[in-house]
Amino acid sequence: MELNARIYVAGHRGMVGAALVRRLKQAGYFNLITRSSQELDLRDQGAVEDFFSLENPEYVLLAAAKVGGILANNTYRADFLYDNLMIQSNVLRESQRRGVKKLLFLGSSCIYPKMAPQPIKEDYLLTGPLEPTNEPYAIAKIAGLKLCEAYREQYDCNFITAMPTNLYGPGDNYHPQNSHVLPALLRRFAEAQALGHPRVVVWGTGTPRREFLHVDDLADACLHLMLHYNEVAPVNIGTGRDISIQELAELVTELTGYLGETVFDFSHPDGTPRKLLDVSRLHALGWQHSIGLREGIEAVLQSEDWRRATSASSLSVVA
Ligand SMILES: NC(=O)C1=CN([C@@H]2O[C@H](COP(=O)(O)OP(=O)(O)OC[C@H]3O[C@@H](n4cnc5c(N)ncnc54)[C@H](OP(=O)(O)O)[C@@H]3O)[C@@H](O)[C@H]2O)C=CC1
Ligand SMILES: C[C@H]1O[C@H](OP(=O)(O)OP(=O)(O)OC[C@H]2O[C@@H](n3cnc4c(=O)[nH]c(N)nc43)[C@H](O)[C@@H]2O)[C@@H](O)[C@@H](O)C1=O
Repeated sequence: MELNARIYVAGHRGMVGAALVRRLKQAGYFNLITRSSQELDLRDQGAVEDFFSLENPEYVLLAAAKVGGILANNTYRADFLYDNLMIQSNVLRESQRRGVKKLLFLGSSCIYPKMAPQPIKEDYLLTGPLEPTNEPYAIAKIAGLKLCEAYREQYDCNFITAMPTNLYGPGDNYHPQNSHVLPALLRRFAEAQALGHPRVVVWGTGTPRREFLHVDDLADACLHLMLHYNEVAPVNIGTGRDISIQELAELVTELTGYLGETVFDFSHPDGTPRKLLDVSRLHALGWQHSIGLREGIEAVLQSEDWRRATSASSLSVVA
């Protein structure tokens, strides 16, 4: 990928897309093509055709998607399936038709079976039933992965696929209901600390285990794959370490300085009991993460982004 290559980063206003833009610029790439969803709705096939014909990107990083935590996935089931199928189908088809040199598709660790052996190898795909709370999203992501595979087989397209674990970092979504667990807990515990709330509620039993990767590490791994990987097989992207939701709540309690009680609300679903990725394929390609979880959360809490994201709420008290 030459430094003057025309690179389309789809979803550049999102957490991952923004991190990809930062990383690419840092590496010296300057010909980046971006559009917000208002400027270009990727669900609209005609609009995507016009955009590709106008911009003619040589490389595509597909980080545009309908994304959310366990509750959003379970509530907006049709939107998670439809939007993601449309976005990825339009972008992949047009990338094939326009002769894009290489494309990176981002899936998710939720594509693997709910009860997959741990750590989860890429080969465990389609070996068992999915977790029901995010089945529509997972089905869309599996379809995206398979479409990349099929374009490679039929048309010789260099489309590669990466399966990131749960991510966090600058640009995260701090919505109280629709976000993922880490931003949700950061917000709830910081708010409780600032306002002197005696109790914080954490959803589920606290026993599920999750792996968390800083989005700057993810962006670095994506660039590494764009430069060094050209195979059909998906590549897991993670740290290879996990933590229970209870342990995560304890860490967030400590880092936000919250002094009250934590209670678990068993009426919320736990989702997948454990999602720890096997990252040996990624390590064999010469990449390892560099930002630890404690260090990554501390950086978030000290960032301008956290201050901005929380300044519109009562959290401004602690900003
Ligand atoms: N966050 C996580 O924990 C994980 C994320 N991933 C994957 O990484 C990718 C990016 O996720 P993340 O950055 O967290 O998500 P965000 O919600 O932060 O960003 C999603 C981006 O997609 C764009 N988008 C959504 N719908 C459309 C549309 N109809 N047309 C055009 N653009 C659209 C949005 O554009 P705009 O802002 O302009 O509206 C937004 O910039 C996704 O593929 C996701 O599945 C994988 C594993 C974990
Ligand atoms: C990235 C990944 O993200 C989603 O899967 P998930 O890993 O289950 O995501 P989550 O971060 O929302 O929850 C993790 C765990 O944490 C518990 N939990 C506690 N308290 C809160 C809380 O306040 N908010 C949330 N969201 N979860 C909470 C929650 O009950 C669950 O046990 C999928 O959308 C999937 O599609 C996907 O790709």
